[in-house]
Amino acid sequence: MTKTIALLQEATYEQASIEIAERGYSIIDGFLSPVEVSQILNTIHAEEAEGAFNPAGIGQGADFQRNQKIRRDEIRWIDHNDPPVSCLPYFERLQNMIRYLNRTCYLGIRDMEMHFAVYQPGGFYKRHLDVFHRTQSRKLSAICYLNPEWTAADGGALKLYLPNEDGTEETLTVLPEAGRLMLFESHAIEHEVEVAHRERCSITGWLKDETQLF
Ligand SMILES: O=C(O)CCC(=O)C(=O)O
Ligand SMILES: [Fe+2]
Repeated sequence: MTKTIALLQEATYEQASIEIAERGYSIIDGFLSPVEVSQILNTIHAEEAEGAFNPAGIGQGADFQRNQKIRRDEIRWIDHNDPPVSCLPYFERLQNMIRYLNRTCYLGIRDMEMHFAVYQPGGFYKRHLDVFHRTQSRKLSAICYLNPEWTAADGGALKLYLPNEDGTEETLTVLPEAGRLMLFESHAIEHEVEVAHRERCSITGWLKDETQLF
């Protein structure tokens, strides 16, 4: 990595760190280049063809029905210690960013969990929070979008519900544009994925402050 790129990255991470501390979220455009995005999409489509994806939030019987009313996307977990080659730039950059955030925000991030997510046309994920009540180890939700030339007409926007101090809330709509990294505090910000009208792909995951033992 040349010094100029390193400095540019440092400036980007500094901005993210300030935004997360001040308002709980940050959007980094161009986190992945168009070529990097298309290589990851090739991996996703090859793995899809092999049947490697599963409907998210699998339950049995009535439970599964209920899940399908809350979310309709397909996922495939990624071993972040041994990711597909096409994902190496993403994980390397993410590690650099985590090092920076740990130094500046004292987030204490020590682990992560990541999966590919594919929403087919009609896919959605209703309003929710990313932490489960039994474990609070998810600190930041990190979603990198992989959708070239996405427009508002394609649906599938991420909608964040941002709480105000006075109990009211504001909403922020984010399009899942290729190369964009979305970071937000997992325990604080409820969000939803609006119905997508075309295939919508991402690497979705969580930066965690401890390794989950069970
Ligand atoms: O893909 C997105 O924009 C958000 C996905 C999400 O909320 C989740 O997987 O928990
Ligand atoms: Fe979520």
